[in-house]
Amino acid sequence: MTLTTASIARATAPEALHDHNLAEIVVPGVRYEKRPARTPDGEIVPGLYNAWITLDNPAQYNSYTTEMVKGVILAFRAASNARDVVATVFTGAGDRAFCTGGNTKEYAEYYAGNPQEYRQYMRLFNDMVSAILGCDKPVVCRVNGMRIGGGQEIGMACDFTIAQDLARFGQAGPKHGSAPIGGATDFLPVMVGAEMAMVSGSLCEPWTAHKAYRLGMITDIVPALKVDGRFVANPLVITDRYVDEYGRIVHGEPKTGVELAAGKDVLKKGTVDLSLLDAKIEELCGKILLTFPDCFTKTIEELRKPKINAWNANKENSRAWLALNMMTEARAGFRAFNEGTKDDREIDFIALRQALAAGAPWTPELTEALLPAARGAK
Ligand SMILES: CC(C)(COP(=O)(O)OP(=O)(O)OC[C@H]1O[C@@H](n2cnc3c(N)ncnc32)[C@H](O)[C@@H]1OP(=O)(O)O)[C@@H](O)C(=O)NCCC(=O)NCCSC(=O)C1=CCCCC1=O
Repeated sequence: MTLTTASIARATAPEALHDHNLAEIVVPGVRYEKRPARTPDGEIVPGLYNAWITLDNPAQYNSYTTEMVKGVILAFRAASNARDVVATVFTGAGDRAFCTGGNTKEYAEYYAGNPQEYRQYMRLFNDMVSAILGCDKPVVCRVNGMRIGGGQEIGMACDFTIAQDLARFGQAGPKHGSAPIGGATDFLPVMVGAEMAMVSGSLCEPWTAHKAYRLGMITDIVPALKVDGRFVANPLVITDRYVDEYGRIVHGEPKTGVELAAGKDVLKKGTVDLSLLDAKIEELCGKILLTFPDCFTKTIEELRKPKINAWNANKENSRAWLALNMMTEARAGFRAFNEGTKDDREIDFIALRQALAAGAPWTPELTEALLPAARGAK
């Protein structure tokens, strides 16, 4: 009889395999599916898969609710344990957002003013980030749209990121009442250097996909806008020149003025098509397939260490600080976003700074006075 790897496996593998998962993943808002693995030539590989984990809350830009955080943890454990899974793809539903972080409605209506509840939530959030960083399979973030706030944090916890080029990347916390200490302050300096980490982490001005790519935050980008049947680069972003007349880098910066207006016209004419994104994801997973599994895993475990070490050093303190912050700035900021209108959903930062400069404590009245509803009543 000819010995093949398949016949050897049949003869030597245990008759029944143990299930190492903690629980079934039955959580609305999180999809877990195994899709056939493919070779770099696109051939389906029998018996091998990539695990796709999809945040499925597009009406709220795939922000994660408490229940969804639990689902993501279980999904990463499932992908990690699945013997037949080569790589994990982490993505969001639709083409608008990968994820815009914690669910601001839940933050404003449940957690605001309730630090002990938020502390429990943050245990789950921390476990979600750790589950990504500890996944036994390489994790590829498929950025189908904007990656903001905690969405950017769980995205940066992944090993690779491929983005469609209409996506934007950045933090929201310092504008909405939080600090990006759910991973961003740990990962950003490692990924883009201290100076650019400072800019991205603190100012809440999202970077374009081209800029994130240029600065080494993400692995690759693909065009997603199709105009008259042809893919074009994000028309809102400068991609046709590298420097301005003074030698400053402008590639990847948002267009302004007349150029921006023209870009918006192109955007309106086009449709979003994520087929190139999917092809790139399959290409990367195909490259991973053609490696030794244990050597690959050991390599990524070592390369994750700068991120993991920073994360582990800070995550418990961050959790405690964020819980207490739900009594003060988060309480005001997330309520302002939740209760305000699209044009007016931030607190009055100057009034807050002035009140604090005068020594005012954080009373419930101060919170109310900072909210959009109080405008005009000052
Ligand atoms: C800048 C935005 C991401 C996008 O703005 P814009 O393009 O103008 O779209 P919107 O009209 O605002 O959004 C479309 C609808 O989605 C809803 N939405 C968006 N994000 C969230 C969210 N995070 N939670 C709930 N709902 C969301 C939005 O309300 C719209 O709904 P509607 O019914 O009006 O159509 C902008 O949306 C934005 O800034 N979003 C909030 C970003 C944010 O603050 N995220 C939380 C950051 S903090 C965080 O994530 C943390 C993680 C763990 C550690 C601690 C922590 O703080």
